[in-house]
Amino acid sequence: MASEDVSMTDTEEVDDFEAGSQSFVAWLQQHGTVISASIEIADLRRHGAGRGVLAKENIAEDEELFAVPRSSILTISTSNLPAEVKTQLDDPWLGLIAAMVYEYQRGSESMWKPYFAVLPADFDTPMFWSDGELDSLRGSAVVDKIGKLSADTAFREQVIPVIRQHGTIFHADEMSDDDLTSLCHRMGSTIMAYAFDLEKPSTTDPHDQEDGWEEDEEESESMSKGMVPLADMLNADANRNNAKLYYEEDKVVMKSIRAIKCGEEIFNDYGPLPTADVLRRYGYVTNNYAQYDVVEVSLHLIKDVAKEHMKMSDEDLEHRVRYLDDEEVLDDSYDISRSCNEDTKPFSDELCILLSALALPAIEFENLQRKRKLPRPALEPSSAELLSAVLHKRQGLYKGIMKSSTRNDDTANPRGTHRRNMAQQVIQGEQLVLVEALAMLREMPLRRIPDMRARSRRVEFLQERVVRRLWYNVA
Ligand SMILES: C[S@@+](CC[C@H](N)C(=O)[O-])C[C@H]1O[C@@H](n2cnc3c(N)ncnc32)[C@H](O)[C@@H]1O
Repeated sequence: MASEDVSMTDTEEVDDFEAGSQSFVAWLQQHGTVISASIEIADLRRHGAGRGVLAKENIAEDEELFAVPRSSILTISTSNLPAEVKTQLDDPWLGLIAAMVYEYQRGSESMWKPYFAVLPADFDTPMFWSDGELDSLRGSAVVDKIGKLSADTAFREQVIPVIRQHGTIFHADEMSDDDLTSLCHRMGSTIMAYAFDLEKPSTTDPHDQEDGWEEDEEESESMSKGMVPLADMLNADANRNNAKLYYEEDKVVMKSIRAIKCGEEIFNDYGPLPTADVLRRYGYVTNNYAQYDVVEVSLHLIKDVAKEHMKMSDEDLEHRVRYLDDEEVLDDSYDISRSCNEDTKPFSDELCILLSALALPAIEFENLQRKRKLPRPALEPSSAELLSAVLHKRQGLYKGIMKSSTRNDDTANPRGTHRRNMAQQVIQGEQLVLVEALAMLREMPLRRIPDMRARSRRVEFLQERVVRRLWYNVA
């Protein structure tokens, strides 16, 4: 992980890594990128962060750090892919993958060659983990979001046929389908960790912009994507971001959004992502993302627990769930968030409505339904108790993992150990979400009880006073 104040060691030899950075900077400048003298690309491998950008001197808020002409951004439009091929690729994600495969395969003929030289060839994202490594993430909903199979299918059905049809243009005649699939995965994972959504609102005034979080993933799916050289050399660490990319007509400009001291790392903003999603998209974890951690609880699990806990018949359960579905308040899963996350409630309104609907006595549920009403989006003692049972059950899904991830069977494989450690951090973060949520639920009835307790303490006090008076009177 990158530290707050890191500087390059002068003694470090100019190795391939450094030479790659230098050629990259020379290439950027040749193609019109303007780089402030107050920043430098640094070698942060000893912090496990690859390349990063550091301040070489104190930087004021709102200072321009660099400006990249739009012509240097690698997109499907700027790539030299022939027009007839571009028209065959209308999905922004798959289109950029194909454009990158094309430019990469062109080698020195591609204007982006020095850029490819600093982009990663392998990844620590779970997409590339072995089954054993993935097992250490068991229990986290992230495992079902990796999407390797769906990516394989999209490459096989939508990208590789286009590459095959233009095999000579893509220099791919000699490549097997497996080789092409691997190359598509490499480019796809690079896009996932490096690309920017290019159709953001454009204003040059940082204060006019929203809070700077990236769009959510679904929204981002439909946006035009581009590889923005240099902007993508900035690392990120949750809310330590101190720079932001602004979109102008002919260029994109990275500016400081707060003062940055000499030696400090310049951080971009990857969004308020739970640790599990940082791992899935970027292949690293830091403690600072733990504040956004969530635990996903499936509707399926809630139904199972409700059936047992509320002693409901299948018919009654399905009847209530169907009603919520008809009223469009039903989800497939619900996120439980940290109490320290100021942007989200630990228990969403939709979750509270579902739990209340399941915990209501039959007669009350029927009354609501007759009036076409929904339960209040709040936890009552009965729904809180049901949620508590659900969360205990959810906790159980992690049980096996802690044992397997503490296995010490891969000391000879530092990469495997690193991946298992990252998995452990994800799992521990999610377990903390559950522990906090259960503690909150335990305190909930107590919040009602203080009134009762206060009342009973007052009753005791009054009784005592009466007794004392009686005593004094007697005395
Ligand atoms: C947009 S790139 C940033 C440049 C990258 N470090 C490089 O060397 O090319 C995103 C990748 O940088 C790494 N990264 C970003 N922020 C990091 C951090 N705080 N700690 C460790 N690695 C980080 C992860 O590998 C991530 O996939």
